[in-house]
Amino acid sequence: MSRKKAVKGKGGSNTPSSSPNSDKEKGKKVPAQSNGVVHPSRPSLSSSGEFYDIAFKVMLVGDSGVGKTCLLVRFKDGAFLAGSFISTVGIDFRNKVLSIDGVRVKLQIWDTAGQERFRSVTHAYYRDAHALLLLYDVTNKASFDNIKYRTAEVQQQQQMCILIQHF
Ligand SMILES: Nc1nc2c(ncn2[C@@H]2O[C@H](COP(=O)(O)OP(=O)(O)OP(=O)(O)O)[C@@H](O)[C@H]2O)c(=O)[nH]1
Repeated sequence: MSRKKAVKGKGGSNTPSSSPNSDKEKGKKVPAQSNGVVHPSRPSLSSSGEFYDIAFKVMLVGDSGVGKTCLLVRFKDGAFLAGSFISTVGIDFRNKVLSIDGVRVKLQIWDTAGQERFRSVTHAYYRDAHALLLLYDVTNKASFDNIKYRTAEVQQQQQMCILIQHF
């Protein structure tokens, strides 16, 4: 399986303003609350053809090589990307619709490049995210130490942060 990664996200715009709220721009009646959570009056249709009731933008954040892409692919497709490590360039995203207590929840999960040289690019996407998943590798102390710097960045945004230990 090819693990080619690209600056542009799959199947959608990759501008920082791209978010679940982008459906509003397509003329749909999708009222949004002040916190950016979308509550459509009727189900919306995701780019993958699945209907959803509510949408959230989630960011995967952490050092290069901590396993962000592998975690996302595992969650989305149930597969593990074994083999040679190809570092993410820029940013990419995948959508997944889950049914939780009868509500169809669309997660738009953004996979950010962990390399320092992409930090200014990826940081621009944090702004309208609902949650940030901060990953570190338990075998790499520096990746844990660096979390606090990344946390300092996101604390300014007042978003939900979840720390994930990757083995
Ligand atoms: N042992 C082990 N290796 C893993 C795990 N998850 C990922 N890896 C390996 O770690 C390497 C990096 O994984 P990626 O998911 O590409 O890392 P990343 O955080 O997306 O890295 P960047 O794209 O550079 O930000 C790959 O060689 C994976 O095979 C895990 O849970 N356990």
